[in-house]
Amino acid sequence: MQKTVNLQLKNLWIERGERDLCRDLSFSVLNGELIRIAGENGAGKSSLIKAILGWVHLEAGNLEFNGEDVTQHRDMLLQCQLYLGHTPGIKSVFTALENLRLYCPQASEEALEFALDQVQLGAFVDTPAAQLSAGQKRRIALARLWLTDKALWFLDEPFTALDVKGVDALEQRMSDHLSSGGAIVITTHQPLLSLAPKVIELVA
Ligand SMILES: Nc1ncnc2c1ncn2[C@@H]1O[C@H](COP(=O)(O)OP(=O)(O)OP(=O)(O)O)[C@@H](O)[C@H]1O
Repeated sequence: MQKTVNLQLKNLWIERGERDLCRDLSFSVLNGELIRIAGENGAGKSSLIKAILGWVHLEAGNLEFNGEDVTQHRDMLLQCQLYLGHTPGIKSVFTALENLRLYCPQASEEALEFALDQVQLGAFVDTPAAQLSAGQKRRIALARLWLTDKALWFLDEPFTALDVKGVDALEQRMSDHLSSGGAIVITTHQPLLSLAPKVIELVA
């Protein structure tokens, strides 16, 4: 598994719906760094992450990951990253454990249960997701963060619908990941001051 993270973004221009979301945006993401993408609703935070990952068109700019042009070698970036999107992507008919197994098929039963325990879902392992709250479904998605060995995380509004305990658990997991040399790009309205983020502010 590739552990080096050196993502260089230079002069990015993203346009959506005939509106510039950013022009000449440049920043880097290195091992141990937390990048918080901030801005009002509609400013383009989710679009920026999707453009980095190749799911939204980039009008102009350069993207390099570990010295390789991402537009030519996107596989290397995709293999090293974990993306958690806006919606938890949970299937209602499956239990919490079955949902997590879908995303982490290699993980042992014990590891899956440990991860669900970390997000306070230990008592809901066998509960169908249809019977869980929005915050609990979000926690199933977040449990992947306790199972992954990917170095670079892209987290789009991961705190949505979480209570205080959920926020604390996620912040601790993020802190551990950064301490062990991982890197995180996150969109959130939480300031995350204790994690000392580099802030990229998009203007709506
Ligand atoms: N699938 C799409 N097709 C066209 N335009 C889109 C699409 N999704 C979003 N947009 C537009 O792109 C702009 C940025 O949206 P985006 O979701 O990136 O913003 P955001 O900052 O993440 O917002 P929020 O804080 O509400 O999640 C908005 O003007 C939005 O209308």
